[in-house]
Order: sequence, then structure tokens, then C-alpha cells
Amino acid sequence: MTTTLILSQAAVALHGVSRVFGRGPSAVHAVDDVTLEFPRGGWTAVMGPSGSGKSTLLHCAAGLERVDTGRVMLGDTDLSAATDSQLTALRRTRIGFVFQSFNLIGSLTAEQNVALPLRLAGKRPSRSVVRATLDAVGLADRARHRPRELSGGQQQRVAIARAMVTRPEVLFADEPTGALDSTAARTVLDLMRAMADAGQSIVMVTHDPGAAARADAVIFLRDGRVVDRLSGADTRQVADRLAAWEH
Ligand SMILES: Nc1ncnc2c1ncn2[C@@H]1O[C@H](COP(=O)(O)OP(=O)(O)OP(=O)(O)O)[C@@H](O)[C@H]1O
Repeated sequence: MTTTLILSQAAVALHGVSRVFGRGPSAVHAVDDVTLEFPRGGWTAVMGPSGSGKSTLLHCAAGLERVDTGRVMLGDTDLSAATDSQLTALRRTRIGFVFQSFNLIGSLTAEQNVALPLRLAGKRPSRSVVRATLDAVGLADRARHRPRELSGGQQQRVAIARAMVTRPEVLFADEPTGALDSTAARTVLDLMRAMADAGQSIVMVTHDPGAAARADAVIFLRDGRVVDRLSGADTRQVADRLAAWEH
């Protein structure tokens, strides 16, 4: 009973999750027996040295990649037991994903990009929903612009609107500010902070201690394992802890 309650309070829970690439002596344990919960309504940053398994962990938690062993629970749904078509449906409706490189479709306007996940889920996008989602990221006046007519920060905000239009349970972001200058990065992080304050669950991989310090908690990976965590830390504390694990 207690276990069930704890599980359903997590937005995503990983239980003994491993992901191995290759076999034999050259096998890489990208994620190595990780058990961890990402809290509902919280913003968690994932940090660690290059190659420590951050992106692989994020992909496993989001159902973009299968785990070799262990279980991934999205709310009460076991992603590791889902069929490919169930996973596809789930990714389209219950999960939002934002990439470092925005991944917008260049031939579509901002509002068409935002409407895309609804179309892919077989829904007829309502213009008012799409416009409200663009408005929420501060880009209502850019609805008819194509990606090349937008700044990097604006493109990333369109990508966030596209990820949010289905009202996903969890927003996953892999280096969302990695391609942005510091001013644009701050705007994107302010937006994510406001979303988390409004109850959105967010999991974000970042190399940037300043970005991680905007989250509620930071977990640190090394060699595919969770080795440390901080809550409510400032940029200096995050940077110091990261440096300690990089050596
Ligand atoms: N498709 C793959 N095939 C083989 N090895 C892989 C694959 N994807 C990742 N790896 C390996 O798994 C390990 C973890 O990779 P991952 O990209 O998750 O790390 P990361 O912490 O996100 O790295 P970075 O900060 O450099 O982006 C690395 O050693 C990487 O080379």
C-alpha cells in the first residue's frame, strides 16, 4: 500500500534500470542499475561528466529508448512493459521532449509546428489552443513566422510550446539552452521556471551549472550511476559539486 502511494507520487520512477551498448569486454554500461524518482510537479536537472549517461537516462525515462533491465514507470504506466505502438501513442500524448537543436520543421510556421503533435495524435488542432500555447511562451505575435525568421531563443520557445500543446505529464529537455546565448538562455529558463511553479514536471539534462541551479533539485551521474544530489543549490554550489565529480 505504502509502496503504491510513493510510486504514484512520482512523475517518473526508474527501478534498477540499466542500458548497455555493445557486448563483451567493449560493452558500455551507459546507465547502470539506476533507481530514482523524478517528483511530480518538480523540476530536476541531470548533470555529470561527458559520457556519464545523462542523455541515455533521459531517453530511457521518456520511453524514447528501451531499457535492458529494470522498470520505468510514467505515473502508473510501466513503459518497459509497453508495446512499440503503445509507446508511440504515449510519447505523443503524455510526454513532451525538447532538444538542444530545437528540431522545428523549417517549412512550417510557428503555429503549424505547435499544432503538429495534435495532428500526429489524430486530433484536429484548435486554433485557439495553439494560439494560447504560443501566447504562454510569449510568442503570440510570431504565429505566422517560420523558424528561419525567429531567433534561437524564440525557436526554442516554439519548440517548448510544441512539446506542451498536448499538456504532457512530463517535459523532458536535453540541453535546452546549449545552443543559446546567455540572454536567450535566461528567457527559456525563466519560462521553464514559471512552468514548474505552475506544477509542470520537468526533467532537464544540462552542462550549465547556472541552468541546473534554476531547477528544484540536481542529480549527478558518473559512469551511468547516480552519485550525488543537491536541492535548492545556487550556481556556485552546483559548479563546485560538478567539478568534484569531473575529477
Ligand atoms: N547508440 C549508442 N551506441 C553505443 N554507445 C552509445 C550509444 N549511445 C551512447 N553510447 C555510450 O554510452 C555512454 C553514455 O552516453 P550518453 O550520451 O548518455 O552520455 P552523456 O552524459 O549524455 O554525454 P554528453 O554529456 O557528452 O552528451 C557513452 O560512453 C556513449 O559513448
